[in-house]
Amino acid sequence: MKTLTSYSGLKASDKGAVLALGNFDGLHRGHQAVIATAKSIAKDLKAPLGIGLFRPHPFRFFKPEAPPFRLMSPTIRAEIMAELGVEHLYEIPFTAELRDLEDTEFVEQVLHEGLGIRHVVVGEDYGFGKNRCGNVESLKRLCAARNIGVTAMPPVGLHQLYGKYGSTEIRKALQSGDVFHAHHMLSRPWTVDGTVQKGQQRGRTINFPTANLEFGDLVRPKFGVYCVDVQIDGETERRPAVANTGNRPTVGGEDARLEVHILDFDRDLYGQRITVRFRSFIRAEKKFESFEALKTQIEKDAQGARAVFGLKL
Ligand SMILES: Cc1cc2nc3c(=O)[nH]c(=O)nc-3n(C[C@H](O)[C@H](O)[C@H](O)COP(=O)(O)O)c2cc1C
Ligand SMILES: Nc1ncnc2c1ncn2[C@@H]1O[C@H](COP(=O)(O)OP(=O)(O)O)[C@@H](O)[C@H]1O
Repeated sequence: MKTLTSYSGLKASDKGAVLALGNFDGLHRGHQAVIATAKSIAKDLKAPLGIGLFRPHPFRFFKPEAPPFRLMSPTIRAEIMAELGVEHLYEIPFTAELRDLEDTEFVEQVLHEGLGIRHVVVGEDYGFGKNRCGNVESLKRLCAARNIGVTAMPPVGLHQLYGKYGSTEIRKALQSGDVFHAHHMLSRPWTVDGTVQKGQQRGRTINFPTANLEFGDLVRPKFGVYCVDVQIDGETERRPAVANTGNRPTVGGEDARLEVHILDFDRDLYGQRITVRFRSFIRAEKKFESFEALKTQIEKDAQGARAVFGLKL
């Protein structure tokens, strides 16, 4: 997959894609339906499959102070896009200039002149352009005049019981600790990756060393203890682990962190990239009377996780 970070001055070979257009945060089942449709049209037209998204995310552009909300890191997003067969990733810079383009100008300058796309696939509620003046109807009209095809997809989901698959729905599920529902909507466990950071090194004093990751701009899940699995960069094995997410009130922690204790494992991981997949929720984080009381609870949590993973108790 080739990543292009501008829509102007592209070579002819980088243009002419069938484009799935959106933010694609999470690459959930709804996004996958949009991408699969674009892929089949690309095959028919013998055109490359492209994704168009904005960087920064428009929500972050408009609300720089809003709490972290992303569902995945750009690294994992790129890995999954490549697996889905995406050939061109267009990261369109979301600037004040782009924000102010009318729908007609966006289609002309970005989609037609800039990317030279053949066809665009969006969700049927897609809005774009200055103050969201553009919608699927105007997109169809403006694209038809430029010989660009448009497909608008209805929302995908288990509508009767659970509603549609959506990034907002996944954030809500994670914030309530419902990692099963998030897993279903994403079609894979919710995953956090990053480089292992140094902490206060108290974990090892109670025989529970934890590899620490920062959440950065990722949404905070419900604070508490989870069964997770961990993949260390360069390895294929997924190691069973127990993790805490939160501020660590017992030790007066200030920032939300992800701390992972890998079961039956003893190796230095500082500075290594690890990928942590959330499997099930065990309990909410709480403030203990003493570090000793916390230690007793962590031992129970680890036993609970061992049972879930079918390891010797
Ligand atoms: C399985 C597990 C559960 C945890 N639960 C809590 C908790 O409920 N409340 C809390 O304040 N800290 C909790 N912690 C965080 C510990 O306070 C933290 O890991 C410990 O202070 C060591 O961190 P450090 O080595 O970075 O200092 C938990 C840690 C683990 C591994
Ligand atoms: N089973 C394990 N799970 C997680 N990290 C481990 C494990 N065994 C050793 N480590 C190493 O120990 C470090 C964590 O030790 P800890 O005392 O909690 O220090 P810190 O506060 O810096 O996280 C990890 O970053 C990793 O390098």
